[in-house]
Amino acid sequence: MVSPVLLWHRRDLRLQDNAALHEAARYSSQVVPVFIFDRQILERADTAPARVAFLLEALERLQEGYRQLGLTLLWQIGDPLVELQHLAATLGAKAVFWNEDVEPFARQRDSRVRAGLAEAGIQCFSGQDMLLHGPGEVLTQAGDPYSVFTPFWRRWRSLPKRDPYPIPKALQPVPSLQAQPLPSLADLGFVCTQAIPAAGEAAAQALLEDFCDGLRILDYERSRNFPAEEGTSRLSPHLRWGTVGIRQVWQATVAVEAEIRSEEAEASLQTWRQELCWREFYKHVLAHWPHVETSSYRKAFDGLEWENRQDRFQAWCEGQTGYPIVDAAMRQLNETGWMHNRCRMIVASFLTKDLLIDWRWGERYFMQKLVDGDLAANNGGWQWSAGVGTDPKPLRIFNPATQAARYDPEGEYIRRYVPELAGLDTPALLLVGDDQKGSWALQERRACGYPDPIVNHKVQQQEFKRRYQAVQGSCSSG
Ligand SMILES: Cc1cc2nc3c(=O)[nH]c(=O)nc-3n(C[C@H](O)[C@H](O)[C@H](O)COP(=O)(O)OP(=O)(O)OC[C@H]3O[C@@H](n4cnc5c(N)ncnc54)[C@H](O)[C@@H]3O)c2cc1C
Repeated sequence: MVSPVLLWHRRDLRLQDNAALHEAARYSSQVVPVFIFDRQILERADTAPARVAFLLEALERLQEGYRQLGLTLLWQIGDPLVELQHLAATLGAKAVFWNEDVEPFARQRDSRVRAGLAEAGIQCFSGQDMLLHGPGEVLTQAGDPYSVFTPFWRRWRSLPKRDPYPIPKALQPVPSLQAQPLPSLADLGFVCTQAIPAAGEAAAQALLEDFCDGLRILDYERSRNFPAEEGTSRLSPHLRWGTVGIRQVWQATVAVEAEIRSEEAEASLQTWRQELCWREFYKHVLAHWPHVETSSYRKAFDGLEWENRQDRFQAWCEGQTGYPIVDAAMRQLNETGWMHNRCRMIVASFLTKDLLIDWRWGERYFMQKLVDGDLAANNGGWQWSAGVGTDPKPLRIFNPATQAARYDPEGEYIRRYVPELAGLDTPALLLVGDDQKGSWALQERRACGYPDPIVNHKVQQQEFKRRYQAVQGSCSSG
């Protein structure tokens, strides 16, 4: 008689290219997939309604996918150990499979679950699925983890990449199981007002095809910097929730190689692969140096003196800073749960270096809003922007006006998200207005009911440098 095994889905909400599903099916032809809504995660202050809404839709799609294979995706709300123990006992399952995560919370939970299940005589099998190369696989010659991106990238790209896992064939259902309708967002205690993207494997496949097969990837080097264009893949929520497998994404880039006819196209492909590598790099940083979850990678910078003015933070969150490119970006985040990478860098630099607000405030706000919010990528992006992370050249200060002129030269993005300014000429959108030269622009914006800049960029950047160098000085003298 076949004994069923449990497949515990977490951030791998797909059938294709799923390592744990593949392994579970090798062990038993009766695989029972389950998702557990963990109260500890749902109740966190930085759990975004947008992410929960995306999760629910992805689960619905996954339930449909399993139904087509004749299987039932179960779900429970509660503590994973309790729920898994209970289910295993009810079904007579002797093994549980899952794909590993690198976040400190997940790692602790998983060791607790593993120990608890072992006590009950249930075997656990878990492995690497989320990344092309897991922590421990990309090391220096001396066997240490990399703390700088460029050498990590060189090593990472030289390693052979696995092919995607096929969907297992001939899985048998457990006849007694029936699918329950998933809970609603309200049942889970959330309301989402953001217009989030479609979830599920089919939506991810469509994006991947559009970006890779449609060859948009070959213009990425140029188009990725312009927030008014659809220049990037938009795969981030799918990579975050695992509605697409990373091996499949890599394979799509390999297929594109045959189409390369120019150096620009080659550079674009490599740049996009480098973004996939940044995703892995930050996961490795979090796995090797888990202190980054709450402090700066370079710990001395926890001593950086922030001003942390609540009124300025509020203006930043609401997109009311008087800097149109910053406000457009924050409103894109608030309205859609996603923000263009160039703009993430601009608003993060602005919060830390112009408003002198602790990067952790911004990091938390992003997590509360982002549909793709991911601890490692978000934390890495914020530490990079604040100049306290792994970056070897950390003191970069973005000038919002220069950034807007270079990357939104026609003001198209600003007009889209700051509609009260839509009728103004482009120079009135792009000039800073905090000096003599820009004062007319400021008057025009004021007439539209738009706020004056809440700080003066030149003054603030000097102040930031002073504070930053005070920490650097104390490091070198200490
Ligand atoms: C302050 C700040 C916070 C960020 N927070 C997050 C976050 O919470 N979640 C998140 O997925 N990304 C985050 N990023 C990285 C990046 O902005 C997004 O991954 C990207 O904008 C997603 O859009 P896309 O899928 O179209 O990306 P593409 O340009 O098409 O890139 C492809 C994929 O590569 C990965 N990627 C790209 N850039 C980065 C990067 N710099 N770091 C890590 N991974 C990257 C993403 O998975 C992305 O989907 C952050 C960046 C900054 C500066």
